Amino acid sequence: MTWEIKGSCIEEYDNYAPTNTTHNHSLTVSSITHTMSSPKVVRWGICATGGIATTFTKDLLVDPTTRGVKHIKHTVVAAASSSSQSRAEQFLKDTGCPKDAKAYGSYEELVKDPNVDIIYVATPHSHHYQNAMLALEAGKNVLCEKAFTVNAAQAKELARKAKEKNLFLMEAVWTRYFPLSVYVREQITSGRIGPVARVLSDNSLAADPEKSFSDGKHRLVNPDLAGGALLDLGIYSLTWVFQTLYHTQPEKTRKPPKVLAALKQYGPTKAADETTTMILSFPRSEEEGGEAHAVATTSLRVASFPGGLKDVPAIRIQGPKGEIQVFGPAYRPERTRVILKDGSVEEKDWPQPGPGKGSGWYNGFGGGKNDEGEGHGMFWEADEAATAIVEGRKEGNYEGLDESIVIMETMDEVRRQGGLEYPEKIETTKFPAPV
Ligand SMILES: NC(=O)C1=CN([C@@H]2O[C@H](COP(=O)(O)OP(=O)(O)OC[C@H]3O[C@@H](n4cnc5c(N)ncnc54)[C@H](OP(=O)(O)O)[C@@H]3O)[C@@H](O)[C@H]2O)C=CC1
Ligand SMILES: O=C1OC[C@@H](O)[C@H](O)[C@H]1O
Repeated sequence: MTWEIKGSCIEEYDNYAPTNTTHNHSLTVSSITHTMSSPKVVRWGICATGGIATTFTKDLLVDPTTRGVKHIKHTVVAAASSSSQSRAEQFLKDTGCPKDAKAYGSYEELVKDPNVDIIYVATPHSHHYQNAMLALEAGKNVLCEKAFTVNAAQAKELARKAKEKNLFLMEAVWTRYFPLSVYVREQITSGRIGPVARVLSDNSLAADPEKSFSDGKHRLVNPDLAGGALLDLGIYSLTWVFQTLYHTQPEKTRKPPKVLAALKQYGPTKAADETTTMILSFPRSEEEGGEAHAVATTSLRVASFPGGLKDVPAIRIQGPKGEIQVFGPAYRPERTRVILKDGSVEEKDWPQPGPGKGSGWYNGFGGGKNDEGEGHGMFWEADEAATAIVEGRKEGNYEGLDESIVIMETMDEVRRQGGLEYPEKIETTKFPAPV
C-alpha cells in the first residue's frame, strides 16, 4: 500500500451532495491531497458500550465510499466495558465488529492495547475528563463525546496533556462535520446574507422527565452524571451559535461572547437544569458588521418540534441580506432554507448517506430509533478524526480545542449565573479523581 501526502489542495466528498439542488458541492476536508493505491485504515477502540457507542460504532463500519470518502477506512479493533468483559463481547457482536476485535472488561486494558490508533470516549459527560485523560496518558489519540468535559478547567487540562504528548484530541460534536453545516458556514463566509447580526437557536426535547427519569438516576437528570439540559442538549444550541458567529470569523479576531443566562433547576433533583436560555453578545469591529447577538435555548420540558412537527426552523441565522434557516433537530438537521432580501428562496434536503434510509436517530432516552445499517451521520466526525491522524494534525478542522474551551467557559458562566454546581468529584481536575 502506498500513502502519499502532497503539498496543497483539497479532498472532495465527490459522491455526496444534497438533494433538490443544482448546487455544485465540494467539501474541503483537508489541506493536502491524498494519492493512494488503497485507503489508509484507522483502528478504533471504543470506550463504553451504551447507546451512543452503539450508534457511533455502527456508523464507523458503514463503507466510507457510500459517502464519497476514499482516502480512509475505519475498523474497530477493540471495545471496553467498565461493567464486564462479556458486555464488551456482546457489544462487539451487536454492532457487527470484526470477529478478531478484542473485548476488555476495563478501560485501563483498552488504552494499553498497542493495536488501537484512536479511542472514542462514549461515557456520560461526568466521566469524559477521567476517561480521556486515561487514554492520553497512555499515548492514545482521542475523540471524546460532547459535552467535552464538565467545565472549562478540565477541557484546558485535556488540551494541555494532548499537546504535551503530541496526540490528536477532538470533541465529538458530530453536527459540525455534516455537509449541511459546512454548507451553512460557506453561505456565511461567502457573504451571502451579509455579516451575521443575530442567531436564534433551540435544541429542546419534551422528555417528560418525571415519567421518563422517575428515579433520578438517568444521566439527563442525575447530578453525579453532570445531568441537565445545558450540557446534554444546550451544547447543540451553542454549537450553532458558535459555528456561525465565532468559527466563521478569522481566528485572530474571534472574541468570546458576553453572556446573560436564565437557568431553571429541575425540581426533583435541584442539581440539574430543566430549561436554560442564554443571550450572547459577540464583540465585532464595525468592518465585521459590529456587535452580533444570539439567543440559545434548551429544555427537557418543552420541545423544539411539538408532536414531531419539523416545519419550524430550529436555527435562524440572520443578516442584512437574508436569513438561513435550519430544520430538524439542532443535533441532526436535514433541511436548509435560504431566504434572500430579493424574495428568492432556496431549499435543500440533506439526507444522511449510507445503505439504509437514514431516517431514524438515537435520542438518548429510549425514543427515536437506530435502524439496522442506516447512516446516522456520526461517520463525518469519525472521517475528520481519522483524516487528521493520517495527516498528522492534532485537532479537528471545524472545532479546535480553543473553541471547545471557549464553549465550556460559556457554559461555566451560564451555570455560575444560574447557580448550578455539580459534585466536586466530577468537577475536579485531579487525575485520577480522589475516591
Ligand atoms: N452525539 C450524539 O448524538 C449523542 C451523544 N451522547 C453523549 O454520549 C455520552 C453517553 O451517552 P449515552 O450513550 O446516551 O449514555 P448511556 O447511558 O447509554 O451509556 C453510557 C455508557 O458509559 C459507561 N459508563 C461508565 N461509567 C458510567 C457511569 N458511572 N454511569 C453510567 N454509565 C457509565 C457505560 O458503559 P460500560 O458499562 O460498558 O462501561 C454506559 O453504558 C454522553 O456524554 C452524551 O452527551 C449521547 C447521545 C447522543
Ligand atoms: O447528543 C445528544 O443528541 C441527541 C439527544 O437526544 C441526546 O440526549 C444527546 O445526548
